[in-house]
Amino acid sequence: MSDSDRSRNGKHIHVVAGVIVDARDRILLARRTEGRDLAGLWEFPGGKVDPGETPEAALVRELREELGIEARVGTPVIAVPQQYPHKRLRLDVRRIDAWTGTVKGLDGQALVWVPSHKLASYAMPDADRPVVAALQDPDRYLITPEPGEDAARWLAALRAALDAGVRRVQLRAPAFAVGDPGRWRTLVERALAHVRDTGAEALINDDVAMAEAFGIGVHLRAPRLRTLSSRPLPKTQLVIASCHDLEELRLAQSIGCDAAVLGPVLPTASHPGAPGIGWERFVELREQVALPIYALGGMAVGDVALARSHGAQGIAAIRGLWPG
Ligand SMILES: Nc1nc2c([nH]c(=O)n2[C@H]2C[C@H](O)[C@@H](COP(=O)(O)OP(=O)(O)OP(=O)(O)O)O2)c(=O)[nH]1
Repeated sequence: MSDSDRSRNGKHIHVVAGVIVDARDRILLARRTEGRDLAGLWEFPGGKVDPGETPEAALVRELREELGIEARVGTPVIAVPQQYPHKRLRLDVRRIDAWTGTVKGLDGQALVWVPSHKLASYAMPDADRPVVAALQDPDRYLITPEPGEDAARWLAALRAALDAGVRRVQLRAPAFAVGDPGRWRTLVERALAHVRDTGAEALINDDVAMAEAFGIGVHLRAPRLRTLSSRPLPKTQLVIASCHDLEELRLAQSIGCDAAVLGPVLPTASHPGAPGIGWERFVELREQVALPIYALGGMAVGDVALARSHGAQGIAAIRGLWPG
């Protein structure tokens, strides 16, 4: 059976859930009650969309029935396609802009208000891991182009990207790094000053030793990922992996990567001739792991919402996020 055949198994359900935030910026989680699938796990309140119902109407109804509130549904956060052993669902998560009434667990479910940075410490279903990442982590992952001869210009462009709101950067310049490792190290040091200054996060392309030396994250190329059986850095330093198929995604998940980059999704100038896997295939792969995944290949800033609607953490790009 092919991966795509397997991914089509089981009934397909559309679930809507709400991110309800209180005045102290805490998010509401509900505990799934005994006797139901995934019992005991914490979830964002919501439920299945009934036939003929809009997702918004379904969410208003579910929150009224489960919590006793009248909610105003806001913008989409992410829609996560997820394959479970006996079902396949699309978890469509919306922000709740406002509500009236007092939140109560009308089904006998436990409720908890959680500060955003503590969400990851609650046991949740697989589909919720990408949701938590979407709420907390950057939706744009910049990959630097080669600096060429003009390092000052490269640094200025990096700074402009950071000033434009990019908060996660992979410092990548394989030709430059091989050509002059000493100069690359100096350039990385200077780049890191800008990254720290703007409160962003940096990862270095494929060089675990350099990541350790600078105390930053590492972005694993697929060939290196394939040699690993455990996470190469502590939890305090990011580990993201480049993946192209289900085997690599599963490996990235099993060694405890924080996220993966999957692509090319669309044709891209950096890989001329490669057609791209397309969004449908992206979804088929996305739903078989619980990792947050950035979509790579032909992506521009305007594609973040589209990427999120296919369950991506956001976009990863060189050209699409590099100024000028
Ligand atoms: N409401 C909600 N459901 C979630 C989340 N994450 C997640 O995997 N789910 C799954 C669990 C359920 O399979 C489905 C929601 O269906 P439901 O809660 O209305 O249905 P249910 O458990 O009564 O019925 P069943 O799925 O056990 O047949 O979505 C989440 O954050 N919120």
